[in-house]
Amino acid sequence: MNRRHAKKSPPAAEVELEAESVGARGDAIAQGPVYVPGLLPGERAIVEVRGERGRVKEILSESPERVRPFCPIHERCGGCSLQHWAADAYRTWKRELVVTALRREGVSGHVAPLLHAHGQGRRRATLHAKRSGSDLVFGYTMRAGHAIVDAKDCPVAHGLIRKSFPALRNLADRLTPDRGQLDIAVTATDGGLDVSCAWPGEITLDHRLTAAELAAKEGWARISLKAEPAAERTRPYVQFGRARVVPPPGGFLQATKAGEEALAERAMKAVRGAKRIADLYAGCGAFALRAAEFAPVLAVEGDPAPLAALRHGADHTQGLKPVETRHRDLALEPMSVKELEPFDAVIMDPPRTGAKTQAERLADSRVPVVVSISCNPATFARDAAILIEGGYEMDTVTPVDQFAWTGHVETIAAFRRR
Ligand SMILES: C[S@@+](CC[C@H](N)C(=O)[O-])C[C@H]1O[C@@H](n2cnc3c(N)ncnc32)[C@H](O)[C@@H]1O
Repeated sequence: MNRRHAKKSPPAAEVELEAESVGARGDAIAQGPVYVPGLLPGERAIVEVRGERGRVKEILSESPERVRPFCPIHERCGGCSLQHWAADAYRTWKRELVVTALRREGVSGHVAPLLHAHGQGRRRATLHAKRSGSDLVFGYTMRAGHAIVDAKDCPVAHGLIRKSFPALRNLADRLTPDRGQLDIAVTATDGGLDVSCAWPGEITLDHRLTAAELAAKEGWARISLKAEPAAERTRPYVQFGRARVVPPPGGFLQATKAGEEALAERAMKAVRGAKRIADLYAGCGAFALRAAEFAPVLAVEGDPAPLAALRHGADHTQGLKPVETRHRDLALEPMSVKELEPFDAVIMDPPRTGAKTQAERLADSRVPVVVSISCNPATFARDAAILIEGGYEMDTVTPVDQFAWTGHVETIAAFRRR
């Protein structure tokens, strides 16, 4: 690292402090503010403080809401941040994230209780591996840092992923280069495990043979190296209603199947009866293909790979209404008021940054129903305020917990023209 540009970390001080609340990322907040992972509201602790970050040295008074985390690496792993909090208190806090975000934008409305949607566990995980001398470190990224925490299991993951941990470590051991990191994205699809590996450097014949050999031995559906399938034993499909879709290697899916079904059920209920539906930020079609069971759908998506998967799914499912797919960057070029005219329902499920410009076009449109789905309460609330300002009324907002024991929450609500 260039010394002149090396950032000096602020000096550490050991202080006694009391946690007042838990912030949106799951860290406790004490006066300062100081963000302290692992503390709960009301707890006093000796904390090593550097700038705004704190590290618990000793808890002096424990909250009655403190419970024993069920994962042995919970304190270090960046995956879950709140396994140490009793379920009821955790659920109240998580719902409150959505309530607070709406309040900040001046949006009032009914927020339903948090919907538990962990189901069979998280179906997507990204594991990392690095060499440290002759040892291999294999696991998840550490909380507040880039280092890897060695993991032997992940109790919040889908059973297919958990069962494959030893084999994935073996794969990592055989593919991880001497320098640089290997990333393995695993997805528990309805057709079996889909494994996708990426690392800096060339793919050799040896890499391909290793990948194919392990996939065959373990019965994985597919294994890809740098997004190119190296072996496909069975189709790693996901079922969206009647349609079967094979997502691209490492492609986006809602975190749990139960979460996707909860969102889809609410979205379909809101748009049922529509004569033409647009699904914006459609991914590989979790909502578009379900909606196409009763109405023609336009699916718009900025990434060509999931859009091709959606297209293939639509083309190979009998009895669907027509599905049009459109590749488009909706941040640069949102659907205009004129383009929105033929639709009487729009579903939008943007990334964390939200859909500000698209919401502005919808606010000027005459589309009767908009379903907004988001993984970020702040941008959900901002976009909700835009729609309401444009004359929509917001139905019940449902927070859906598919990232249990983390600070992430999915939110869905329908908006109807007054
Ligand atoms: C939260 S995912 C939702 C995908 C899908 N609705 C689902 O439930 O599986 C957001 C999707 O928006 C797409 N996306 C992100 N930025 C975009 C943009 N500027 N224009 C169009 N699509 C975008 C991503 O590729 C991703 O597929």
